[in-house]
Amino acid sequence: MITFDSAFDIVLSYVKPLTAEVVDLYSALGRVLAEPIVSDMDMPPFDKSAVDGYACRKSDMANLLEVLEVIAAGQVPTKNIGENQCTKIMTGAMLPVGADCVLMVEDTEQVGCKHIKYKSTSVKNNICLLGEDVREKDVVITPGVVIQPQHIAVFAALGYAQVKVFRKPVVAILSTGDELVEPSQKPGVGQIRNSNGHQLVAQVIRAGGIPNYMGIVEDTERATFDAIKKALESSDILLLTGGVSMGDFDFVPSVLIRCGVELLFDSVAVQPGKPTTFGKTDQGKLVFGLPGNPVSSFTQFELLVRPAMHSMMGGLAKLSVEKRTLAVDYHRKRTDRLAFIPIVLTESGEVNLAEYHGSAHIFSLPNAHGIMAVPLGVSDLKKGDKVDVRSI
Ligand SMILES: Nc1nc2c(c(=O)[nH]1)N[C@H]1C(S)=C(S)[C@@H](COP(=O)(O)OP(=O)(O)OC[C@H]3O[C@@H](n4cnc5c(N)ncnc54)[C@H](O)[C@@H]3O)O[C@H]1N2
Ligand code: MOO
Repeated sequence: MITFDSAFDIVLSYVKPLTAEVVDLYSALGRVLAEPIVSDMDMPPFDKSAVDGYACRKSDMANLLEVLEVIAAGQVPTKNIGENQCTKIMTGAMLPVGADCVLMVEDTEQVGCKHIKYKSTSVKNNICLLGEDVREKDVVITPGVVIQPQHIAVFAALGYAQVKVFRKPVVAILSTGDELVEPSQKPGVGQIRNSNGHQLVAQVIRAGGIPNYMGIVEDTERATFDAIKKALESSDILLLTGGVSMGDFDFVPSVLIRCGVELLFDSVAVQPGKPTTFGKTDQGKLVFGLPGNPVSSFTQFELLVRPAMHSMMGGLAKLSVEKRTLAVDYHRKRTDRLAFIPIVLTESGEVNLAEYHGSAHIFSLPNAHGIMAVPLGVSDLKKGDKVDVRSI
């Protein structure tokens, strides 16, 4: 049995970055940028007014000013500003030559039909200077960021109608177990519905991958062998659930070896998820044998598979962990595994334990806000202690 940290490092060490592809702006949302975004122009591209008002010379502010013309955003001024002159200007319009400030319209009064007077004494430029935000050829966004709407705005502003992003990993999903039937079926005696397979499909989508759900595999070596071979043909990652523990029909690890998968670990000091199995093929495809219990499968996907997917797509592998305050005492008997416990947050953001009966308790997670880590060797945590919480 290896520590969770070693398992994490092993998985990450076998991740190979995926190739990049060019997509349009909306399809780029949530993907990881694979090219530097370089500015093709100075921004702003000209000195522009930050307010609606009158552009003039600061030295003339206290004087009666003659209004030369009106400039809307998008128009080019035709008249230069001289002594005691001004131009009415709209927010975002190009500043006329000679002006070095803009008086806000509400701080001025009209004098006759051709002149204005500044009523205030405040001295502010109210000008956005050419290139003050970005210079031509500046690298504005570097590869590796997860693209959000605010990045799309920058792409659009700099003339990128398409951007290069990392390809999404194709993730094949196989559920093993003779006891399983699909959600549309009523389970017979001794059977249950396949929840893991569909949970994993949703987790893969949420993590930015393309799921390839390949159904339920019966618990025979032949069927498992054939299904693994087929699933490996068309995927970057293969996920299996069930069949990784000590039972007579738990032959996923041995069949993986027969399929040419090099197993790198098959037992991790983590709870839930002890029998989590990981290997790789000659072509660098990653294979995870996740435990059959639904909370184990969910948790190990979040802790190991999701970081691997993010890393493949050029993103950050480590998921964010928050330090939060425990609202209750916590005790456990065995301390030989790093434990992840479903938690609910109080209104003040403190950590309470969710109702949780163990890794088969599928109904615990939908009501939980996150999972709290209890380190290896630790049996007791006290109310007020700081704990690591991951959102789920
Ligand atoms: N003698 C031992 N027994 C077990 C050990 C052990 O160390 N020694 N480890 C336990 C732990 S921890 C876990 S976790 C489970 C994992 O076992 P498997 O991965 O082999 O999973 P199965 O035995 O196939 O199934 C376990 C459980 O989960 C249900 N299951 C399976 N697949 C699905 C699915 N797709 N959807 C919903 N539920 C599923 C299955 O019916 C079983 O109830 O092993 C312990 N045993
Ligand atoms: O490690 Mo198992 O996932 O506790 O039930």
